[in-house]
Amino acid sequence: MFTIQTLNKISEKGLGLLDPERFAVKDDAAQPEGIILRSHKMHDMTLPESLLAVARAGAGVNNIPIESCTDKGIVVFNTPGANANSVKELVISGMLLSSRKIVEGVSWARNLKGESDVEKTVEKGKKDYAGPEIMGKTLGVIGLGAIGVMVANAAADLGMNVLGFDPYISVDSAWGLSAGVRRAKSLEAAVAECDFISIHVPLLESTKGMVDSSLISRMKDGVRILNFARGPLVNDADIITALESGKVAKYITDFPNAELLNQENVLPIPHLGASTPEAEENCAVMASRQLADYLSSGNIKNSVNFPSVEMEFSTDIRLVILNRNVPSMVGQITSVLADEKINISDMINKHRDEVAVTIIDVDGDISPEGVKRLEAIEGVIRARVIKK
Ligand SMILES: NC(=O)c1ccc[n+]([C@@H]2O[C@H](COP(=O)([O-])OP(=O)(O)OC[C@H]3O[C@@H](n4cnc5c(N)ncnc54)[C@H](O)[C@@H]3O)[C@@H](O)[C@H]2O)c1
Ligand SMILES: O=C(O)[C@H](O)COP(=O)(O)O
Repeated sequence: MFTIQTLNKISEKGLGLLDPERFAVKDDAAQPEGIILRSHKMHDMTLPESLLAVARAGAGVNNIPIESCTDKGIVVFNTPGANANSVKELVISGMLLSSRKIVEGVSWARNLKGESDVEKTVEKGKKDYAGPEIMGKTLGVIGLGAIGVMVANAAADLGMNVLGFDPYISVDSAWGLSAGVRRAKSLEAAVAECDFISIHVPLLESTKGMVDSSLISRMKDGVRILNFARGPLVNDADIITALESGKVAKYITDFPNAELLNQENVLPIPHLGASTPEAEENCAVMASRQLADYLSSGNIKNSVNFPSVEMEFSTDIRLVILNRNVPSMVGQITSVLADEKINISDMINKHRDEVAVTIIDVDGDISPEGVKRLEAIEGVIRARVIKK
């Protein structure tokens, strides 16, 4: 039986896939083998010794201490693309809301409650809430992953000129981009001629503060910036200065904070990018499946810190070993098995950057001492036995 702790509310559509005979799902557990979460910050949490895997029902993993997890042999998953459509729809709404003065107009109209001739006042006052269409305007999309590609394609379908920038674009994303999306050669070139700029990169040390006064100075006057990726990608002080001077006309952010709320031209959205039933279900289903698969078979799909690996069971006993990607690991592991007189039926070894995963199906039981010997090999991070 594996204990799965939930650190946020996770859709039942996903949790319901976890067989209750094998998985106990709890929102409070001292020694869980698995964790499922959304945006709960895990950085201050002590990682329990029992923990084997963390599944992020969503895209961003900046709330998870990835390096510590890797060092402790905890596999971290996310759910690429599962909430991308939900974010795309909100980005398109964000462009329309900020361009057409919809929020201001709605709030003005609500305040007419109780007035005697509302129809007449509406017709007289509407001139203050006129705003341009988005068709024919230029959008720059920074980051062309699951969300960026969908945003770029949808904007092109709406008749916008779209420029995309992503120096690390994947082959799948490149194939998925509509032919109408032009490629910008640099970040500066991507933003220079845009009426709207939408950011869709992960929050990393290298992307933190990427929208700062220097980049803003390259933009057109009156640009509208959309941030549905992460708050710290934009330098708050710099965007506030640019909003106050009118250089930036609107900042539409899914990550408001106290300072930004003081700005009239900030459109604050309370992190609703992935808050649709469809996205919540998609993410929960993917996260639950990936977590259950790893705990019960060692197979890994969509991990952010360990390689993908998959092997059908060929016997009833399997060793799953997480190790450093250094020479002679497999030799040392198999020689322990040879000492234990255990026959290997099938095996696979995959690596990614500094780490590797070795799955070995064996014919006989391995003793607890044998597992300890495997764990004692320098470079082995974690070893566990799975019985089918
Ligand atoms: N607001 C929300 O609710 C919400 C929902 C989902 C994701 N997000 C955020 O959006 C981010 C992107 O999500 P995604 O699903 O598209 O992820 P993704 O991994 O599919 O795409 C990210 C893209 O950014 C690119 N990239 C990385 N560094 C870059 C740089 N310096 N310049 C340009 N491009 C760069 C990568 O090559 C990749 O193509 C997530 O990391 C998360 O922080 C927010
Ligand atoms: O990175 C993500 O997937 C989003 O920011 C969604 O976060 P949430 O699951 O807390 O809504």
